Amino acid sequence: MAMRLDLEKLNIFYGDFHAVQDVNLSVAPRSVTAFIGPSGCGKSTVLRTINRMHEEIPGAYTKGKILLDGVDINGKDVDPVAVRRTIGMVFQRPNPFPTMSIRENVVAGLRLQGVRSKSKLDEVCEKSLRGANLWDEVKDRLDKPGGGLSGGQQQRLCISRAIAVEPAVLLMDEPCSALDPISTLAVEDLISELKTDYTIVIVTHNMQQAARVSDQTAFFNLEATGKPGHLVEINPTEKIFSNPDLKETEDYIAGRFG
Ligand SMILES: Nc1ncnc2c1ncn2[C@@H]1O[C@H](COP(=O)(O)OP(=O)(O)OP(=O)(O)O)[C@@H](O)[C@H]1O
Repeated sequence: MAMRLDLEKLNIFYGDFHAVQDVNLSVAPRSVTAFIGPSGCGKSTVLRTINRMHEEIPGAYTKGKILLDGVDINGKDVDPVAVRRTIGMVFQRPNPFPTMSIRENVVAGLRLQGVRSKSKLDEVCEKSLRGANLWDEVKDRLDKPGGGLSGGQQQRLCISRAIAVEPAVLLMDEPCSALDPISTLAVEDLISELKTDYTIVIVTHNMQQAARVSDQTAFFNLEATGKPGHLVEINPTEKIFSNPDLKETEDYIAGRFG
């Protein structure tokens, strides 16, 4: 199920603005990769190209390749909707459908795919909520609205919704930035468990979080405002935080940046 991801000479544009330059990186199946770097260096932009959401912005386009198990996701015959089903995304702010029940939130993607069998939907609902460590907290109120959960529960509900369609890759854009420390730890534990089934890429501003949850870390930077962001260094997380190859990385990690 989990797949390998390769970005090859990826360049990303918003119209005339060259936002990200020449990114080459690989993400192994069943691993967590953290993207770190200062604001505006293009972390979220890279993430959004990986499930073809970037192209939804008028004038936005990419050059280079994004390969999923060797297949170009921007290939001529590839349907962007199929890509988004294979590569799921969890956003910064939990965004459940607030009036929809917890159960319906989880199975929304399956319903869109045309699954009608109640037993199948119930089975996936339970499995996905268990997978997101939320089942015990909500099993007695599956018919209550998703908007009635706490922020941390809502984010785990969104993770349940993302994994219900069994993606190969899970992209997470600062998934804990709106959560309190306890909920953050719950989501971090969950990320560590999910990597046994998924390939995960997470954008985070929190260095400790990158150090706690990821196997490899990619440090992005930009020379100046208006210049494109680029990948400075990618290495095993332990190395990035203890003995990075480049002084630029060390300075950022040590807070001596800018
Ligand atoms: N929709 C857009 N249209 C035009 N430019 C954009 C758009 N979204 C982002 N950008 C620009 O692309 C560059 C990279 O932005 P991006 O949000 O990817 O950075 P980031 O590293 O994720 O930042 P942050 O850590 O603050 O979230 C920035 O200069 C930003 O202003």
